[in-house]
Amino acid sequence: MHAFNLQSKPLSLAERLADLAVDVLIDEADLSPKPALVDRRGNGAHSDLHLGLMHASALSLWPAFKEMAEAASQFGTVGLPLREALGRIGREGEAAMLATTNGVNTHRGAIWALGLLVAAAALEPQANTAGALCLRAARLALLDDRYAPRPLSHGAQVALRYGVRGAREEAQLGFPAVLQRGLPQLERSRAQGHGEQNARLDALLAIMSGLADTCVLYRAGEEGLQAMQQGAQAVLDAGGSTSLAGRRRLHELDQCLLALNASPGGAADLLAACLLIDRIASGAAFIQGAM
Ligand SMILES: CC(C)(COP(=O)(O)OP(=O)(O)OC[C@H]1O[C@@H](n2cnc3c(N)ncnc32)[C@H](O)[C@@H]1O)[C@@H](O)C(=O)NCCC(=O)NCCS
Ligand SMILES: Nc1ncnc2c1ncn2[C@@H]1O[C@H](COP(=O)(O)OP(=O)(O)OP(=O)(O)O)[C@@H](O)[C@H]1O
Repeated sequence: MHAFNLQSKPLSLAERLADLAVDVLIDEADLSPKPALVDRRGNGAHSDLHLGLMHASALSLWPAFKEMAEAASQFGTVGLPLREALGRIGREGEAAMLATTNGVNTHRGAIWALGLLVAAAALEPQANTAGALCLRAARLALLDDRYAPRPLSHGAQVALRYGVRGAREEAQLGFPAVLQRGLPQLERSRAQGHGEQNARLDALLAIMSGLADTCVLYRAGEEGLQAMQQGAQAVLDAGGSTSLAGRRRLHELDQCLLALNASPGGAADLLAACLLIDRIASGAAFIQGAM
């Protein structure tokens, strides 16, 4: 199994969904200039990450995303058997990621969010509006996987200290940061003719402006979180990433988050989720001969 589909036969729905999930991870990584995140310019606030590693990590996840979509088609309904299959495949995906990156966490949050979304998309391929897709993903996330290990992860430590539940809760609530902030901003910026890269940057900023990002809380506490949320809102208020004033604010935000070592990794994962939902809802999983 590999990430490159060079065969001429039509792709299955699961393969097409896996392609889309890997595509959005690569698009998220390449998008520049993202504040304090890995991008085409450099490694942001991460001493252990770089763009090539993010690409390799994204490609290593293709088999896991395909398997998650296949499991959804096979089980056919939201329930504990599917939830626990997804948990097992997600852990295998994480092992493949860590083997590829030599133990560096590049995409843990993304496996969770995108995994739920590809499974939700495969469950009812004909009913994938953004809202329906997120609701189905939330119903999966609300089920408790009895076999999930409970490590004292960075997210778990932040939950104990600040009372926020990060990636898990965001999915269980049906991705409000995407549905209420990221996606509407993406659509608004596109409609205003801002160009696709600027629209994606604006969507990231909209997500950052309200998210309790556990990566930021772990690294820089409440001061860092406030700097991220207020700084992102300031860019949007100044006209977003298309305007000169907005670009100046974006540069200030980058410098400020770098000084605080505060990288908004959770927001980056949710931008990838936003791009995936946008593509699935627009029917991209069903073109190019998918069956
Ligand atoms: C659910 C997860 C992300 C729990 O993570 P936890 O809260 O313990 O924190 P951890 O520090 O390990 O990872 C958090 C990740 O979430 C992202 N994140 C941070 N804050 C947020 C937020 N507010 N919203 C969304 N994502 C966020 C970060 O990028 C980070 O990579 C995951 O690690 C997990 O336990 N997965 C279970 C495996 C499984 O069932 N997989 C099924 C796949 S469908
Ligand atoms: N372009 C990106 N640049 C940096 N991080 C990203 C990017 N895209 C997504 N992320 C997410 O950010 C997370 C990395 O954040 P962070 O380094 O804080 O994680 P960690 O391994 O929990 O912490 P630490 O590196 O402090 O030990 C990854 O899990 C990944 O999901």
